[in-house]
Amino acid sequence: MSRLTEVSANRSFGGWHKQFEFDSQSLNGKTRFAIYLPPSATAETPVPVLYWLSGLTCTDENFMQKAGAHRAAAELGIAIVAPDTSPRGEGAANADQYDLGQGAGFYLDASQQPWAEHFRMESFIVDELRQIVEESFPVTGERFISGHSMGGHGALVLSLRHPGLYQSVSAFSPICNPVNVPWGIGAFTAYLGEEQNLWASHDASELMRASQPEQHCPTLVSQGLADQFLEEQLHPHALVSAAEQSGYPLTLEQHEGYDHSYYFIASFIEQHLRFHHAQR
Ligand SMILES: N[C@@H](CCC(=O)N[C@@H](CS)C(=O)NCC(=O)O)C(=O)O
Repeated sequence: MSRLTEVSANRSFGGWHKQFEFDSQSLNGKTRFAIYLPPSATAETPVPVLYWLSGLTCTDENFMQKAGAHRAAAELGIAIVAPDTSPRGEGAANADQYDLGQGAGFYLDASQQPWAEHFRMESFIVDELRQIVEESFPVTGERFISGHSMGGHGALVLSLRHPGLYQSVSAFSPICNPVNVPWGIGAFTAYLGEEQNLWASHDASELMRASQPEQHCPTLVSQGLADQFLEEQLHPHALVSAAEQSGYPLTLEQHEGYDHSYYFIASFIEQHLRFHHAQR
C-alpha cells in the first residue's frame, strides 16, 4: 500500500499538479510535497524529474503557484517535485525568526539540539523523497535539481555532495557562500554548531573550489542585479572564483533590473528547464 495520501489534484497544461502527504522517517513526522506530472508521463513512457528546492519561508506551494513552470515542463516532458523547506508541526523545533527553524531547513542534517531530531532535510531529499517519488510515479532515474536562494544553496550543495545523483543543476539567486553571510552563519551555527571547520562541507563555494572532476555537473546560475539580498547574502562572485580555480562547469547569467522575487524565477524558469533537458 502506498504511504502517500493525496491532498489535492488539479489538471494543468494537460498534466497534473498534485500534493501528497506522508510520514517521513528522516523528518520524524508528516510532510507534504507537490509534484507536476506532464501529460507524457505514463508507466510505458516515464519522464525525468527535476527537484525544486524553495527559499526561506516557502512551502511546496510557492513554486508551483508562482513560477509558471508547468507549460514548459509539459512541453519538454519533465516532472517537477517541490518539497517543503523544513519539517513542520508542533513536534519540530522552531524559532521566532523567518530565517531559522520551520521554513528554513537549509537542506542539511542538523547535528545540534533542539534541531537534530527533525531537521534532516538532506537525507530527506537525496534518499527518502527520491525513493518514494521513484516508486510512486512514472519517472526515470534521470534527475535534475534546481532551487531559489536557500534552495539554490541546497541544489548546488546536494549536487556537489552526492556526485552522480543529479545530471545537471541550476539555481536562481543562490546563497553561494553561506559561511560568510548572515543567513548562512545564523543557520550553520544553530544546525551544525560553533565549530566552523564543519561548515565548509555545506558551502557551495568551498565545495566547488575543492571539487574533483567526478563532482563536475553542468550548472546554470541566474542572478538578478537588482536583487535586494545580492550584496549582503548571496555572493555569486565567490562561486565564480571557486569554479575558475577547480575548472568547474559553471555558467553565471546576470540580469539587469531583476529582483529576488518569483517574477524573476517566472521570467527564466523555461530557460532553466530547457537547460536541464538539453543535458540528457
Ligand atoms: N523577509 C522576506 C524574506 C523571505 C524571502 O524573500 N523569501 C523568498 C525566498 S528567500 C521567497 O521565495 N518568498 C516567498 C515568495 O515570494 O513566494 C520575507 O519573509 O518575506
